[in-house]
Amino acid sequence: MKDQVSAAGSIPRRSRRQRKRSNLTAFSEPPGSSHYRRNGPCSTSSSKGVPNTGPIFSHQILVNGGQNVNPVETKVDLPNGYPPHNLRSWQEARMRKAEEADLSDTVLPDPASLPGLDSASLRLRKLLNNLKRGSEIPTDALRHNLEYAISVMEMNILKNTGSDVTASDDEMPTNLSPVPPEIKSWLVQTFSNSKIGTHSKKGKDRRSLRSVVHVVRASLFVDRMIRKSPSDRNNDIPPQVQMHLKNLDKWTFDIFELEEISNGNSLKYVFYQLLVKFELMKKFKISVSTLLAYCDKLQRGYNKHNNRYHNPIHAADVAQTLNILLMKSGFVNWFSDLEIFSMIMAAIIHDVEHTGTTNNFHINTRSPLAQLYNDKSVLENHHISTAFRMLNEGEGCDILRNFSSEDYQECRALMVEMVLATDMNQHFGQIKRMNQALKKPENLEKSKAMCLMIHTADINHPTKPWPLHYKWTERLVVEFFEQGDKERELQLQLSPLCDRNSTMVAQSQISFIDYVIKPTFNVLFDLFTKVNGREMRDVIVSMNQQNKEETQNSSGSTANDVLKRRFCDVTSVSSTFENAEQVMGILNENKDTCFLCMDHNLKQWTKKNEIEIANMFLGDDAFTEAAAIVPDPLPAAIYDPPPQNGTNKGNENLPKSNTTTKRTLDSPKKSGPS
Ligand SMILES: Nc1ncnc2c1ncn2[C@@H]1O[C@@H]2COP(=O)(O)O[C@H]2[C@H]1O
Ligand SMILES: [Zn+2]
Repeated sequence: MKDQVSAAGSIPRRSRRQRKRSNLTAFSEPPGSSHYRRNGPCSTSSSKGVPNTGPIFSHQILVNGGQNVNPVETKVDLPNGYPPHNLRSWQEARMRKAEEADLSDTVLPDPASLPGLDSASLRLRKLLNNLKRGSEIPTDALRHNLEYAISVMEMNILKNTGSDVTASDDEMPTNLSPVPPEIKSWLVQTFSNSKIGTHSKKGKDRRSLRSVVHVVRASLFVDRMIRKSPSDRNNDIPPQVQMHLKNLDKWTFDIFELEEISNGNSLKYVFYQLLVKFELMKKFKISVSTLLAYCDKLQRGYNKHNNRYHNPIHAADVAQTLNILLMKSGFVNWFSDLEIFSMIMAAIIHDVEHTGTTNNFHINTRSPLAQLYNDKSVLENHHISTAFRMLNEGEGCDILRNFSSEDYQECRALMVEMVLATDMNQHFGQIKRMNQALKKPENLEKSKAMCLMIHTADINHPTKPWPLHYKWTERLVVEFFEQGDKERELQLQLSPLCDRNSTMVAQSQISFIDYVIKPTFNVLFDLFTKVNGREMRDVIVSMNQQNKEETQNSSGSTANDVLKRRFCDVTSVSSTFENAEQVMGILNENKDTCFLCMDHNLKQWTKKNEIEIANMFLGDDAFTEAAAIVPDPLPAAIYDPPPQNGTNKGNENLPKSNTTTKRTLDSPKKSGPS
């Protein structure tokens, strides 16, 4: 019973009487309903473009799956009503058709497509007929056709088992069958760049950057990871804020509380604190007044549309999470100061002037921004462009003013790359490519690791303690529903998850965690583990050497060249990873906390999902009712992780930074909804 309901995904609200009269199956979407029309065959398929049931000789399949397909071979002549009553006559027709197959033909349909399946079966039939007749079959043709048939079968095995290995560049996971249609279409529309009914471009925009990494400076290693925040010596920060900022390196850091006690200035304090902590103000000669002026602009930009979710608190949260990822992975040692600065900047500015609506909304409403950016990563282009415009607007807010032109170019190129990679339609591709790169460490590109860290920080809240995650989700849902209201007003089709009358919030969160969050954090922790591990060490050292030699011979000043040089710029190289064990201890501790929270959150959503389903029949507002459930207590280990390898001990005894600040940060302006 539950399955039938959840398979419906999005359920129009009905009156109590209507609900009583209808049975559950009435909610399932028939072919031809809005889901099908909107999403094409993907939304109901167990694998890409291949529906589970029903006639499959549609034009769509041929267009979608049959690139370079000979039109004769694309016709799949299943008889009406197949199977079983006229199976024999159909097979006889196949026999005749098989005779027409040319075994020497080398241009064959995509083995993953239906025409491929058709062609392989005809070829096998023809081979068998020839064998039966004793006709000679050239060895080449025999081998070639058998190989083709095998590859067709293997592609079908992969499809049917939902394995994430495909011949195309499409990044969607293939095992979405348990996901309700509306949520499936949301996942497809939002997190992959595969447009329904079209092929994603292959090999598009692949940077030819050599992968690589700095070698760790061992003496700095753990020191940098557990460097104490200087807030306790900063008299210009209100004491309450200072106290709170002491927890900046904790997974359980409460950004909403900071927002409250800082009078709406969480973005400013987090930004400032991170720059001070990593000694970047000093390094890049950024004055406090310039930083404050820029922060004010950013905060105003974030508050322009009064968004419940995409506001300065979200930016502060992403920057704080990035800080944990840097600190707890040892990557803080792997990146140069400029790279760390670029990452913090990217996190801070990544959603500035967000309109509270999605890219698809911009595209569908043909908004000025969509026209300006030609429907490509509309918002992300706007964020990055706005952040640089604000820097250049004068009024003493250009924090990059004292950068050398090389540093400026490098920082800008990195920021652009990272912010564009927060476009969620890059998500599945990004995860897939990182997984592939991790199998071949020499292909690992440092900037891709940075992009993944920012992207992960951007979607971090399902891995935070329930009260935080729940607040974030509530805010996001409010924003989505407001978009839905606008769409209704404009008589547009409502985007997935945007219909306040039917969206199943808990179910969407379960799918989001299962299909988006878990794979993301898994690949991120894999990256951390691999780079810190012995396996990568040799690759890092040898590539570093190679890069060094290349640098000496290189010249040129394009942004790409600058990026290239960036990887080679290692002066003090030590290949000793003597603190590796300690680093891994810290890393694993945080990974445990992250997954503990995620599992706990999943459990809470599962409970709420049951209520949501019940509410569809009782007629109450699902989200509010579900919200009333008392959550399970958080596992104690989330707040008090058991020490591993004595890693936590060092926190108390670290050398203090000398950095001080002259200006007050405490401007009482309220800068965002909370
Ligand atoms: N809990 C969630 N459920 C659904 N979508 C989410 C959730 N958290 C983040 N997102 C989406 O992920 C996106 C990441 O980039 P943005 O911050 O621009 O906008 C975010 C939301 O659209
Ligand atoms: Zn964001």
